[in-house]
Amino acid sequence: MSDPTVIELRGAAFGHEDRTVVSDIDLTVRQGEVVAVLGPNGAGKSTLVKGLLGLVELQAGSARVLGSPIGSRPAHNGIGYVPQRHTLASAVKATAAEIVTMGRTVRTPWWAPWRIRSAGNRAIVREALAVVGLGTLAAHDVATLSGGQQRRVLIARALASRPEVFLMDEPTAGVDRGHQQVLVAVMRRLVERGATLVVVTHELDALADLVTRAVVVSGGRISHDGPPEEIAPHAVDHTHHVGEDEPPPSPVPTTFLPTTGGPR
Ligand SMILES: Nc1ncnc2c1ncn2[C@@H]1O[C@H](COP(=O)(O)OP(=O)(O)OP(=O)(O)O)[C@@H](O)[C@H]1O
Repeated sequence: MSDPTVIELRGAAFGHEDRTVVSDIDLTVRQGEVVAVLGPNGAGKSTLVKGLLGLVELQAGSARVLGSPIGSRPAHNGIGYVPQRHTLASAVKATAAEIVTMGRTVRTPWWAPWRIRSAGNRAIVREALAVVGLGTLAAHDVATLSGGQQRRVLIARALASRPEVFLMDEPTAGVDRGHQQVLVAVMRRLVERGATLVVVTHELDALADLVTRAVVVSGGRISHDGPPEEIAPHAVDHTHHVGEDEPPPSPVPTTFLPTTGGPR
């Protein structure tokens, strides 16, 4: 790649209808970086990632991915997206292999849709499922898989599209420690092959060896941007328990507390 800039946001604001969620975002991500996006619940991390996909409105500034405006076909086709929630996987009647095959849509000419089931694509789908440890579950209905398995199906779908950039929204959430290590190994291999990773996470520890840069989103702005070890411990702590636009939780009423020996 001659220009190593993969993502370029200048004064960008993203939001929904008349509500701006994140603003004044200046962010340049270069090829091969592994950027962790941290911040409390509701800070705007997912909105920022969806903004990069063109799924959320760009309300101010400029935003380019792989040299093209966000939402354009070259920008969109170069991104492998792992969404935060797996509603699609649980709502759709499809096998794991069928979901992963959807990742090949962007590599299939519109005038030859039948090619999505070519022998080459079937091999890519098999490989992607094997890489995330789901080779034996390819023919299983996704609705019958566990939450962590469905998450890995969505990661396999992103792998199958062979993108230059991965946007992963909490890829390790709900995934057991052993499979988290498998995913981290997969992510490391992707970076070695030249991919760029932007990963929203509340579990920086799981990705600590991989992350080259940490961006903290707080109050709808980027409040920190630098090497992960430079992120002040209080800033990372903050990401774990302080809600952004919610009141603090109320004390648990005593009626919710277990009684010792009495009626329940
Ligand atoms: N489709 C939508 N329409 C309107 N507001 C939305 C929509 N999606 C998210 N929001 C709001 O945008 C704000 C930021 O949400 P977002 O999901 O980006 O936060 P987050 O940092 O990813 O949180 P979490 O850590 O809980 O996943 C929240 O107040 C949320 O209610």
